[in-house]
Amino acid sequence: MNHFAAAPGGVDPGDISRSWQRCRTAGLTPEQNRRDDPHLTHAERRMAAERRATLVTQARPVMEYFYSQIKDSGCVMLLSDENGYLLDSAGDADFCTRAAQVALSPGASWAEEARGTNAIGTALIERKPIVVTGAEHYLRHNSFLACAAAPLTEPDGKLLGAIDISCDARRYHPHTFGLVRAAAQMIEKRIFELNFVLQTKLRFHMSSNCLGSLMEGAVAIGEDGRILGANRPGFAMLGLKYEDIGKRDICSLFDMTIPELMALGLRSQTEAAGVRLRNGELLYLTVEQMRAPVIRRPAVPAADIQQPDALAELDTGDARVSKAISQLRRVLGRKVPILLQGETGAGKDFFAHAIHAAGPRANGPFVAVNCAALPETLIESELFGHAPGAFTGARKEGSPGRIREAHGGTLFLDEIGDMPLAMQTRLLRVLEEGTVTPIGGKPVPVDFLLISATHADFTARIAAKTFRSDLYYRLNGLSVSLPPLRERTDVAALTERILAREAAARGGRAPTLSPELAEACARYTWPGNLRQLSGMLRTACLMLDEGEDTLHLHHLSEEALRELTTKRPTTVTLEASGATLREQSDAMIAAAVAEAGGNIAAAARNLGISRNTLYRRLGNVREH
Ligand SMILES: Nc1ncnc2c1ncn2[C@@H]1O[C@H](COP(=O)(O)OP(=O)(O)OP(=O)(O)O)[C@@H](O)[C@H]1O
Repeated sequence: MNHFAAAPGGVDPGDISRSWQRCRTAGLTPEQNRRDDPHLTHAERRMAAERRATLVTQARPVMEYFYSQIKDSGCVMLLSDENGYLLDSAGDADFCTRAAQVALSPGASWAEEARGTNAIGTALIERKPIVVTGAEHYLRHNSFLACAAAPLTEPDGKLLGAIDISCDARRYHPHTFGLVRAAAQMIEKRIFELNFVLQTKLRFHMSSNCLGSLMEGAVAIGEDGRILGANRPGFAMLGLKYEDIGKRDICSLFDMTIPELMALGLRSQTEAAGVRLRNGELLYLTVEQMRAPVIRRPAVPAADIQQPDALAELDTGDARVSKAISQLRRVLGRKVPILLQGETGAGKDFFAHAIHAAGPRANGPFVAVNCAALPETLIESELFGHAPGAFTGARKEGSPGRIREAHGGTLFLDEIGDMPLAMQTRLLRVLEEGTVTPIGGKPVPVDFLLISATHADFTARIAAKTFRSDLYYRLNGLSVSLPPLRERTDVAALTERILAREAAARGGRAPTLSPELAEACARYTWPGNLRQLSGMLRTACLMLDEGEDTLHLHHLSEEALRELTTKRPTTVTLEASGATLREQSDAMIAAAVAEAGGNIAAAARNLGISRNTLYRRLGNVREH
């Protein structure tokens, strides 16, 4: 039979002949016995899956989704690591004999050197999508199969593994090749996003309609403009090579300075900008700003630079914050649960991101869940996941749940004080047993760093039996209190840092504050904390005229000006009275609503919190 006549469109027959040549050179024979097929032991399999935990957790929902599309066509979907060992499968290999089923189950090796020409092994060597059907398989006993596989790479080009769809050779459909490539792109996209939560990302395509789709190119860049990683379409559209990662400057592709790019980013929030590559190609581009604050320092010789990490970036000189940071550093890398406490807007979310980014799990996922924002009916399946069709309304393909998505990284449970009691019990079990059980599914081992945050007063909640004390002790490996802005001694340094970040985004120089504005900021009590300060500064910066580099009181919005120049004795009185954090913040909310004449939108703006948060908090205030 002419092997290559069967090669489907889009596949290079040269791939198969090169592979056969490699098999001959390696001394494999087509008659080789199935008993020689390598297979990992149970323990080795577990280790292989743990080593590639992010790949497995990110690929799983994609595999379930794609498998649900091809369920009735007698196919099995397989995930392998970069050595060709199968890590996971979706579907039943009931189209083949039991002996062959073993070869398609986790633990089996499909490395080309062991199993001859096959889609997974050959795709891993050729580093491109491959189809191998029937007698194209080098080993005769595999000729009942038709397989399509695509390699999976990290954003820096490192090989992670391969995704494959296999079926009986007589039932192969050419669309399978397209499906497997789309699945690979979707998995790589998820891994790209996880790797670069905090970094600035450019998203682009030749057609603006393709932005936001699987075809969209994406590249992540560092503060200095170096390219940190890209997705597969990104590599192709920008003509990048793997060797460029970590070395090449984004400006060398677009002929633009970093401030120009950032300014473009600000504009591109409403509409994609058309930008030409140096080779003349037009791309439509959007820029997503990094979340961590950026400080641009004057150029210093590289050897003198002590690379600050994400936590150091948050240390602006307040003694309580510095102490919190040094305590956090001592537990970085250990699996000590961290509990962040502080008023709304005090920077708990910022800290959680920085702890993740400064620790050894920085390359793993950062999964944030706001326990107060999820309706009680959804929180269980959102957090713990569910098996396919576990309940009416469940996603057909099932869902791994947010806890499993955090495997290998950090789970950030914001507003944990608002978690319903039943969920607290389930969460406690996850923390005690190290496994998560999806609704209608079996327990799955999980490993993550837990950071939780709250503005709630736990003592009162535990006394009122709305929060489990045993869970509180589990969450509280290290408890860190972030001071409210009015108590911080570094308001000026913080202001400078926020302005520097804004300037980097706009592409200009950071303005300074006039003495009157600086004094008003220092006197003010900041009920909305850092959120309010940064919101106020951001708006004021937009009021600067061309060439102006000092922010004055007249650059503030009318409301901000009134706030800053009006005395706010409420806090002082309460602090002196020894009220709890919760009582203080409830009183502040009530005062702000009264001050705004009952106008919730205005009160929320003054407090620097969202309207939804204010409505929720008002519910609590009225309950008290
Ligand atoms: N260290 C910081 N430097 C500059 N800006 C900051 C810093 N920390 C927080 N901010 C600003 O304050 C906003 C609110 O911060 P963050 O979301 O971390 O607060 P939070 O305590 O988690 O609030 P909430 O309890 O309402 O969720 C951020 O979006 C950012 O604009």
